[in-house]
Amino acid sequence: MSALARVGSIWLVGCGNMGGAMLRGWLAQGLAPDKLTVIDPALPELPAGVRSLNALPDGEAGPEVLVLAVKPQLLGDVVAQFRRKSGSAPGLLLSVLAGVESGILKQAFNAGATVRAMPNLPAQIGKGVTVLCSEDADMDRRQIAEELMRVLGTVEWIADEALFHAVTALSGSGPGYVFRFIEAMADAGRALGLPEELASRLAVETVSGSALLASASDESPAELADRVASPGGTTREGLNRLDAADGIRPLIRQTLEAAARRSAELAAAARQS
Ligand SMILES: NC(=O)C1=CN([C@@H]2O[C@H](COP(=O)(O)OP(=O)(O)OC[C@H]3O[C@@H](n4cnc5c(N)ncnc54)[C@H](O)[C@@H]3O)[C@@H](O)[C@H]2O)C=CC1
Ligand SMILES: O=C(O)[C@@H]1CCC=N1
Repeated sequence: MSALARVGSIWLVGCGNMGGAMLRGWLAQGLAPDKLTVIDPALPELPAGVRSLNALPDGEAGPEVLVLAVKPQLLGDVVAQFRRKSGSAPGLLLSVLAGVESGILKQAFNAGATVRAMPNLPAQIGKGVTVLCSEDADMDRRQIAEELMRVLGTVEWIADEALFHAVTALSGSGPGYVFRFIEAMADAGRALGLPEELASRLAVETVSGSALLASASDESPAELADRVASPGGTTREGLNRLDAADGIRPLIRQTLEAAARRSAELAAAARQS
């Protein structure tokens, strides 16, 4: 029996983009809906059997697993509610909040164990990647956290929580950059005369196929790029522009640095609140 199957109650606090993806993934994997309570003031439409609340329940014992998926700036509201209303600490706290460190979460919820997770949006189709980190979870709770996130795609554990800023900047925020890249490719194709919808389809399929190939191939992305670029051909000309001193590498580096900086700012704000 999986560790997750033994869990009796899971509360999901915040059911938007990421919380909603997690909920759908758990149910698709066969998690019993009657184990799940969703707490979200927006009262999103939920699959049958899942308990829906617009606030944490009054005087009810805390769940075995509490999953936090609200915006980091709302953590204070959730903590205040939890302290006011809930009878006991959760056995496991799993948080996907960007920037909020486990020390803060531990202090706030006094959970049996705390696991930080950084998933990403392709989780909505089971193709995400989630990074997990915990200082205090035993094997059983690590297993529960891993099973909860594995339905969303692949899972990686890291030992050093300080790396979460970099992880958030790369894989957490990364889909946003890739979507922007797709948009820019389509815009550039349109500027060269392609019809709008054709340019969009070509851009999406090119990025999707290339990512699948990079994932399936033994060759590095650099080697694969060389396979596309015939000597004296069109791709080399394009790559020369991307590889210029003011090309894609410094831009992407600055992009990740900006996101990592923001993650550190969110962490500092959570420490002060
Ligand atoms: N969207 C993404 O790609 C990723 C998001 N995250 C993290 O996931 C968390 C949620 O982000 P999204 O799902 O994008 O945000 P979202 O805005 O789509 O969802 C947040 C949900 O929280 C609900 N909410 C607001 N106040 C609440 C309260 N007091 N109690 C319970 N629920 C409340 C809102 O109604 C909303 O449905 C953030 O902390 C973010 O850092 C992490 C990785 C990727
Ligand atoms: O933009 C954000 O803050 C969240 C964390 C990573 C992706 N979305």
